[in-house]
Formats: sequence, C-alpha cells, structure tokens
Amino acid sequence: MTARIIDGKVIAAELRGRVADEVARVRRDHQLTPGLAVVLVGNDPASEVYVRSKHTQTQAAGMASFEHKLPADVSEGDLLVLIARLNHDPRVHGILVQLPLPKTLHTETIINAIDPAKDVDGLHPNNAGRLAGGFAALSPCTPLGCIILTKSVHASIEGMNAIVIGRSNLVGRPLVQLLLNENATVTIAHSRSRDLAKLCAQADLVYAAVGRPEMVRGDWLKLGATVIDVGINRIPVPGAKPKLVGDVAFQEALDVAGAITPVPGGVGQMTVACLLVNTLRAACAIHGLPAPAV
Ligand SMILES: Nc1nc2c(c(=O)[nH]1)N[C@@H](CN(C=O)c1ccc(C(=O)N[C@@H](CCC(=O)O)C(=O)O)cc1)CN2
Repeated sequence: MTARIIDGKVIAAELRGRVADEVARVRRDHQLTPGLAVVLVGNDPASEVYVRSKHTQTQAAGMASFEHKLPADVSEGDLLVLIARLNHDPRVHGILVQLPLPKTLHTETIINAIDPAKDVDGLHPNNAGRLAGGFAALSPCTPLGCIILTKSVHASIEGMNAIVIGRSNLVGRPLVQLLLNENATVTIAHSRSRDLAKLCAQADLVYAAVGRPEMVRGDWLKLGATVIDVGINRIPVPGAKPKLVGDVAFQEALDVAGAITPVPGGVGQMTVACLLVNTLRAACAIHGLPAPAV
C-alpha cells in the first residue's frame, strides 16, 4: 500500500482563490477592503520568509497589507503602543504578531493587547476560550488548515478516533477543540505521554505537532490512517541547505498510511491561506456583514 499524498500546495491555492473571489465581492458590494497588519520583531530568517509570504499573498487576494518591522531590542511599551494604534486603525481588520518573539518580550502580554475582534491568529484568551467553549471564534490558522486537509480526504470525521500529539497554544490545543467540534473522538498526547506507539495504533487520524524530527514511526500507525504532519524541522546538512523534515518518518509512513501530508508542501502551505480566511471573516464581522462563504 502506498499512501495518497495530500497536496497542501494545491489545496491552499484553491482556498486563496476562493478568498480572492469573496474579497472582490465585499469590495464591490460593500466598499470594504479587508486589511491585515503583521508585526515582525527582530530578524529571525524563517520569520522574515513567513512575513514576506503573508504580505505577498494578502495583496494577491485583493486585501490591504500593512507590515511593521521592529528591531529585536524594541521595548514592550513601544510594541504595545503600536498594537493600540492598530486596534484603532479602521483600515486594519486583522492583527498578527509573528512568533516567536525575542525572549525579552512577554508573549502573553503582547497577545492579550490585541483587540480580540482583530485577533486573526486566534490566540487571545477571548478567542481561545470561545473556541474551547464550542462558540464561534477566530481560530488559529495552522489547526484550521489541518481540518481542511483532513476534510480533503474524509467528508465527515464524526466518530473517528483522532490523536493530537502536541499541546501548544498555536497548534495542539486549538486543534483538539476543532476536532471535537467535528465530533471526532480525540486523544491528546505530548512528548511526555507513555507508549505513544500504542496510542497511535488506535487512531484513524494522526496529527503530529510535537516539534521532534521524524518521531512518529511508520510501525506506530494503524493501516490506512490519515496522517497530518505539522512539524517543520530543519536538519543541518554539511555544505548544503538544511533539510526540512516533519514530525513523522515520511518514507516509513507511506507504506502504512492511507493518506499523508508531505513536509514541505503540506500543512505549512495552509497556514497563510487560513490567515487570509480569518482576515476576511474578521473584516465582515467588524462591519456587521454576514460571514463570507469561505
Ligand atoms: N503569529 C504566528 N506565528 C507563527 C505561526 C502562526 O500561525 N502565527 N506559525 C508559524 C510560522 N508560519 C506562519 O507564521 C508558517 C510556517 C510555515 C509555512 C510554510 O509555508 N511552510 C512551508 C515550508 C517553508 C520553509 O521552507 O520553511 C511548507 O511547509 O511547505 C508558512 C507559515 C510559526 N510562527
């Protein structure tokens, strides 16, 4: 058996196309141009790439993009002043602070300062709490992407056994809530869980978001399982560019899984596309318009 490869590039491009159509509609019918502000502190090379890609894709979807680059030694006070300004800027409907922040800044304080209505990362406690309570909320982008990729394989995941390996605020915890909203049966595991192999063997859906290269082995998987690999690990290669690998041993998993996302070209591709969805949703909600059809 060779698993079907879930092509995140194709699915993300299709989603961006649908967002662009809806943006064109709200601009035409409501004279509303959704706007996204992204704040980058410092010069982490991977973050710079992600922020550039957010800027390009936001503009390509017909939305306004506002980039704010601050030095790594910016004070917490100055960053909070910028966020307060963006909270009150009527052109801005989505605010995202690129993570990780330099260690001198307190991430929770910064996230909590974002207006929850503009929190397109879904990290503000209001949104995290609403999601946990099963209420409508802006949800983090990567978990949203995981659900869309899963649904490209299974129209319904009701009653399926899912395991989420990882419990970060950005991925694991919100993903658990989104899976519960889809009526999946969810096991939450993490790096300290005992006998992960045994837990995985029960799962129809495996979400690996633990940040450990190739930790999930092929022989842990149930035959035919759908595997969504959230990991992006850079492995140094002497004299060459680092190699990107996920949290799943891809070659081994190919022989056992029914469907699997590659790294790169899987979940990562969905993160920015879902950010565009959230920005459009936030803009419509702020202006009292019906939720867009994406
Ligand atoms: N405020 C946030 N910070 C971070 C988030 C986030 O959702 N909100 N997620 C990640 C980084 N990220 C977006 O910000 C992101 C990660 C990966 C990709 C992506 O397209 N990955 C490619 C591989 C690209 C590469 O070479 O690194 C792929 O998987 O195909 C896009 C966005 C942490 N920070």
